[in-house]
Amino acid sequence: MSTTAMSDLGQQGLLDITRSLLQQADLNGVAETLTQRVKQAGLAERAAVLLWQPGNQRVSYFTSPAVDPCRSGEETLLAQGPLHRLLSRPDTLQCDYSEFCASWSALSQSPFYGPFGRYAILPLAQEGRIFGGCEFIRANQTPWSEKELQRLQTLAQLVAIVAEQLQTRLSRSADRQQLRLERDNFRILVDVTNAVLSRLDIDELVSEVAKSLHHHFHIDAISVVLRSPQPGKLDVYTSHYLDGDTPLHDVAEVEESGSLSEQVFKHHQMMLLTLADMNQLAQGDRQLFSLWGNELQSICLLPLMSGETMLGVLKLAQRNEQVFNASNLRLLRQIAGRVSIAVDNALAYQEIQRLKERLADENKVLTEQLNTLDNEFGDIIGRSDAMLEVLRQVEMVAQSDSTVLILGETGTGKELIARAIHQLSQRREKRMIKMNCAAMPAGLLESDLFGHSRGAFTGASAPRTGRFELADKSSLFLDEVGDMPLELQPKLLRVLQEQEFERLGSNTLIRTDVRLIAATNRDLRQMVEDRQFRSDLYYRLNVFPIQLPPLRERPDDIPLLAKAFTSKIARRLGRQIDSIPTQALRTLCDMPWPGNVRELENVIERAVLLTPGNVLQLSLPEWSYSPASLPAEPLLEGEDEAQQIIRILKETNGVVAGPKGAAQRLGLKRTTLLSRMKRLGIDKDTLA
Ligand SMILES: Nc1ncnc2c1ncn2[C@@H]1O[C@H](COP(=O)(O)OP(=O)(O)OP(=O)(O)O)[C@@H](O)[C@H]1O
Repeated sequence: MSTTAMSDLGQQGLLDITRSLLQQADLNGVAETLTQRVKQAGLAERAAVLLWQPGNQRVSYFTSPAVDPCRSGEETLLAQGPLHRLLSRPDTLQCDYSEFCASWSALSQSPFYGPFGRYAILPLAQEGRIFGGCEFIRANQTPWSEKELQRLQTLAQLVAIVAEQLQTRLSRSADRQQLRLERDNFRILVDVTNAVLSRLDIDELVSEVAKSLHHHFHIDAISVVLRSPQPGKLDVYTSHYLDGDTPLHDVAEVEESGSLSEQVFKHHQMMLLTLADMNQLAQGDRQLFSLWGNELQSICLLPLMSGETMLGVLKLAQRNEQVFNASNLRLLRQIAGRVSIAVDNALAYQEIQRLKERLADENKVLTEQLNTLDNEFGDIIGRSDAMLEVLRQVEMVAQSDSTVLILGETGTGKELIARAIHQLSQRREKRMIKMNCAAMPAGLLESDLFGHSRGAFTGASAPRTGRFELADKSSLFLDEVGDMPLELQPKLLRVLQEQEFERLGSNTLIRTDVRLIAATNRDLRQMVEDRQFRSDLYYRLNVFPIQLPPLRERPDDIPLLAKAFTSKIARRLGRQIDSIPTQALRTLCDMPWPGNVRELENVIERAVLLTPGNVLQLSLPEWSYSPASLPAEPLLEGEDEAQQIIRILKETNGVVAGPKGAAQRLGLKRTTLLSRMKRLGIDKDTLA
């Protein structure tokens, strides 16, 4: 070793070295300065600084000229090298080339360690913690003397201080850079979020996303890909920044099959690809970028997810592939998260709009239906509470297939209600079939209801379709069901329960889908008690009873009905009647109306016919009768009350009300007579 070289590491030399080491910007510079100095001092030909990376068990290597151990993949090899031994035994380690090769044969193959004479590595430590090593390589094989080793140790201590300082400085600056990057990214994220979150229209949303992405990343073509309502198709909304900042917007529908987006939809993973040639893309993708010729170099596809649901794909294409670096991709992923929320919102909004429109349509249809309903109800006049309650029940039951039993006195509008139920039901497309059970003898009624085969009975020369068959998929209105003969009742019950029956004279079962609406003015419950009506049929019919109030219990409806009948009848008769005197209306409201609405209608018709002018006149003598004003007929000898009522009813042909009715002759109010008849079990309809 030369004296100059030795003096280089004297007091002054040390100061110089320290100064020049401290001036270095990085550890490669430190390694270079160190190499120069040890060379000058004749201590070694090469020096290197090794730093232990405890986090990932690797070693960073700094030497001159600089090599990148990351690139050659030697960081891990180095971690198994001499520094590793130093960590467990922090003494200077020195050896010759053959010993080195024997201990670290893999490492000896690396470009760092060509054949050399002598090798030494000294620990770099701070406060007792070894964080690296300082390596010296000598071309000749002469071992370092004790003194030389002391100098190397001094150098290593200096390097440790400088390295520590540099590391702190570097990490501070890296932290600062990281912070700056994070702040910038955060700003971009906020910017994109603000731009997109309030957009509820997909077109607008994509334009805003594109504007932001183009502004911050200079991305050339930005698309949002969504599944089309058309199966197998994708809707692609794209902004192309061909020239400057004014984009060209484009919406296209492409095949999903074979497209890049299909992959993303399938795997929910980001895709990044470099394009050598546009022709490598599927037709749909090519078509989307046809504006660009072969200019686009890379495409990045990011899944747009809402939780586990795949909403679409954010597709970015770029002429310059640099943009999709790791740091940008990280940010773009976060941006895709924000865009997903916005897309989710926009889709939800679209769905709400669609539902709103559907609701509006449904509303329209419902209003139409309501109008029809009003028309159905239009025939039904009545705004009294009792009538409104009936209409409410009608509406409630109409849509179901339940059997309905309409109860009420004669002429209260039972058939009208039955028609309204049918009209409001799903079965309205088909005509309602009507059958009056009181209208024909039992035998005929049976064949009328269930049909018969040819020759089923004398005179059945041709087969006949019964009303139950005719009413298939429609409603059957059984009027006066209380008059259904007892022997027919089981058959009716069976068809109601099983929806199947046989024609008379046939064994073939016929299935039918009939909704039954029955009506009666008789007290079915009483009839059941009197064994005139089967209880099982009664309960089967009484699923949803609707009780029609008699007209006298809803006098509020009388003026309405009177006016409506007057104008309807006047129109029909080609008459002009403008008004009904208040007194006439009052009289009408005070009447007992045994025949209910039908009777009122008849009275009005008569009045219209007899009115000479255009003010309705109710001048019929029977209106002025007062039931109490006539003396009651006396009982005949030996006759009791029931017998008298039966006799008079027979004489009046069953007519109860009116000037010639039984009530008048008995000096009773009609209602009193009716309840008395009920009490005595007298049924005028069964009187021959
Ligand atoms: N609320 C009403 N509004 C308008 N017209 C009515 C109303 N109620 C009954 N009518 C009319 O009164 C007449 C009798 O009605 P409907 O035949 O429906 O009564 P019903 O109770 O079935 O009679 P019945 O007991 O004799 O079978 C019909 O002309 C009908 O149009």
